[in-house]
Amino acid sequence: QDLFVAGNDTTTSTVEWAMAELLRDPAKMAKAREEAEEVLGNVGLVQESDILKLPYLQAVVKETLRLHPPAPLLIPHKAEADVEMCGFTVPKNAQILVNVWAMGRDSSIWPNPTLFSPERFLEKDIDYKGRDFELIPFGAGRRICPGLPLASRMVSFILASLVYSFHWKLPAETKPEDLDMSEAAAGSPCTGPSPSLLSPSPPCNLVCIVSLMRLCLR
Ligand code: HEM
Repeated sequence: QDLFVAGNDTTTSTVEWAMAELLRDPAKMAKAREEAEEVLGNVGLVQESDILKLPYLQAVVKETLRLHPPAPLLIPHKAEADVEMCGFTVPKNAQILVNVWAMGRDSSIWPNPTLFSPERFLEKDIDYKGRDFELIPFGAGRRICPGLPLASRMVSFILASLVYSFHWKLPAETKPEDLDMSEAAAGSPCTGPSPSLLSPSPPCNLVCIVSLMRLCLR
């Protein structure tokens, strides 16, 4: 059950945020679709093996995880010993929360940080696999998310299928700026239909984190 919680909401919220960002920006939606059409042609359905051939789509996934990490504070960690860091001492046994949400919006790392721009990842060779510390939505090191390989495939595959198989646009009466992009709890806990397209949120995901903590404590 905990695996289900750890793997379910994280993945679906990433797909939902990606779709919301693309719907808000028809040019980026078109770019993702054109890439898929160009690379895949008229194959009917996307195959998992196609994912690596879609660099723009991969960039969309990275940009989504930068701006909307499903676990904004990762899972709480504990210092095993006193650690000196940037002039501060983190005492042994201190609980450490890594604010990846803030890191993703730090202007000293990311130019124009609140802008959804997958293009920034076409220019930079940065990945979320735990080696580039500016982008660690799955954590890093020994306790990095064990579901990363599965999640990475699932999110890319679902997103590619949605973009390739359907034409998406907002209803005529809805302007992009009307789309509610605020992060708020979407039902309880981490479930329930969202009134809008969007469901991920720090409060909701904190519930997931608590579930993950239970898993860790076993
Ligand atoms: C976009 C999707 C996902 C994201 C962003 C994500 C993120 C995370 C993060 C940040 C952690 C804590 C890492 C740390 O604190 O160092 C974690 C832990 C974990 N994740 Fe994921 N996850 C995702 C999908 C999945 C999937 C699909 C599964 C399994 C099917 C999964 C299973 C787990 C488990 C079992 C842990 C706890 C590991 C431990 O206690 O050491 N996750 N995940």
